Amino acid sequence: MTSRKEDTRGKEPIPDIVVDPSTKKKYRKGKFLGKGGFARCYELTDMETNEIFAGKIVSKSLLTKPHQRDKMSQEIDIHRKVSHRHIVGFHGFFEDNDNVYILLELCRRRSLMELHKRRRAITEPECRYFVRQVVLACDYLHKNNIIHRDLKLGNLFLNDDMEIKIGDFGLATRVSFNGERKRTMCGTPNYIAPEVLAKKGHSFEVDSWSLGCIVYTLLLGKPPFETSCLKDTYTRIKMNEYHLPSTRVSPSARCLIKRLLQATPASRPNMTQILEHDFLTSGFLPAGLPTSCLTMAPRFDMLKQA
Ligand SMILES: CC[C@@H]1C(=O)N(C)c2cnc(-c3ccc[nH]3)nc2N1C1CCCC1
Repeated sequence: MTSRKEDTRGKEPIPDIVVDPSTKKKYRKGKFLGKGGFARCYELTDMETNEIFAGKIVSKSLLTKPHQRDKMSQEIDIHRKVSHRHIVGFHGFFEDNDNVYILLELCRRRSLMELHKRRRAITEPECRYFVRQVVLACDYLHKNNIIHRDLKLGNLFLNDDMEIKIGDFGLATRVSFNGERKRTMCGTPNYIAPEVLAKKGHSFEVDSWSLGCIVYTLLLGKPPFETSCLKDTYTRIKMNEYHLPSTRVSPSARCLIKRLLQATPASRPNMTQILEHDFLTSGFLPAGLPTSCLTMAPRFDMLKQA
């Protein structure tokens, strides 16, 4: 495991022991986990219970403008109120003079991004296994009137049991009334939907679009609209230009990708419909995956078959 070096230039160093002023709980700062947006992320160990969390730590000196503070509070407000097996656990938040601290579920196998970088295209049973868990969590979010809006491999975390945990509610939003179309989004999602680029108002369907990009990337080994420059990528998204080879991808996977990447939002299946789609219902669904999948394709005849 490459040890990550933290870049502390221009920011107050984070103390080795942080205290939650309201609960007086003490947390020992551990391994640097990496950077996520404004945040410097570390393991934080509760010194009473020895439970280890993934600490998202944001220096207040970076939260100068009101809308940056509002974004941070909205992320916290949404994430703290959700609870689902396949959503990252939210274990609290507090602030001191220098930083805001968010305590999140530690996902020791990092995310599908690291798996993708190591494996490139994965097998259909593995894709079925991961995608089903993402859809179950997304169905829960949508039923609670929350749109995630930034579903991407790097936000699909993995715990030691190779279970998916959706994280990073930094772009998430609440739908206040039925039929509400969101007009704005502060920040750029990775798998951005055409209606967001066209500023035509968007809603839950953007998560179906992102899921289509995720299924495509997992099975084909690269994103559907990727080019060497962002402008060209956006043009291809607006033109709905992507290549879907007839080999290498099963008919049910092709069908699901084509339906999720429909230009018209209303033509995309919602999360409940995706759960009933052929790709997820017919085809071998592993009961679990070994951690060896992080580095090499599994041989399913060796795994206990459901
Ligand atoms: C804390 C931020 C983010 C995150 O949201 N979670 C849930 C997470 C969990 N475990 C981990 C983790 C455990 C072991 C390595 N990383 N990382 C998480 N991250 C990473 C940290 C750096 C970029 C995103």
